[in-house]
Amino acid sequence: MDIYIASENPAKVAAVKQLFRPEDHYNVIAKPVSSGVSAQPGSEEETLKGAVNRAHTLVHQFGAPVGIGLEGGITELGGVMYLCNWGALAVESGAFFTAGGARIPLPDEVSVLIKKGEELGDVIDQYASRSGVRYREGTVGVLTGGAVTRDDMFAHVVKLLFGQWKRNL
Ligand SMILES: O=P(O)(O)OP(=O)(O)OP(=O)(O)OC[C@H]1O[C@@H](n2cnc3c(O)ncnc32)[C@H](O)[C@@H]1O
Ligand SMILES: [Mg+2]
Repeated sequence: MDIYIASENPAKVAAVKQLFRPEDHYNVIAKPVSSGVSAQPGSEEETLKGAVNRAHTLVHQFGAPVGIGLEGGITELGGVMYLCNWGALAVESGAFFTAGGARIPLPDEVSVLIKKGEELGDVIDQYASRSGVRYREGTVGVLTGGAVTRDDMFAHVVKLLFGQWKRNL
């Protein structure tokens, strides 16, 4: 069965491949599609919407039997800016599931720059003195010293989606 993931970001593709394995007859296909929300989603709601839009586009525009959308964003809780993450899984039958991922507070020096309009992906590279953090360990990897990486975090979201889908088959 073909499982589409709505991104070529290696961290997202790896998260899906962790669960959907060839030995279980799953074939993972990376197909980047638009999230339909801002490049830097600014709330839980907008981040969720990006994940849902991506999953729906795969199924309804690209004929995917199963489409998975994963989206990272930022949100404010109690005056603190957090990284947040959402996922959605859509099936051609019309069934559709969502699940949230980890949230972790952003350091003040990061959130100050985001409030000025910069993208987290760029700011976290400067903060960590690295390049391409979003394709590798992610912000969550930087802020946990590698204890939880972006693909691990999204793999948990994919598990939450997979479990709901299987239970409803
Ligand atoms: O190619 P796509 O799938 O779009 O992958 P992306 O890395 O751009 O990831 P998202 O669109 O899901 O994330 C939206 C923005 O939020 C930022 N972002 C979210 N999570 C991040 C993380 O863990 N590390 C670095 N940047 C992150 C980054 O600036 C993204 O442009
Ligand atoms: Mg993006």
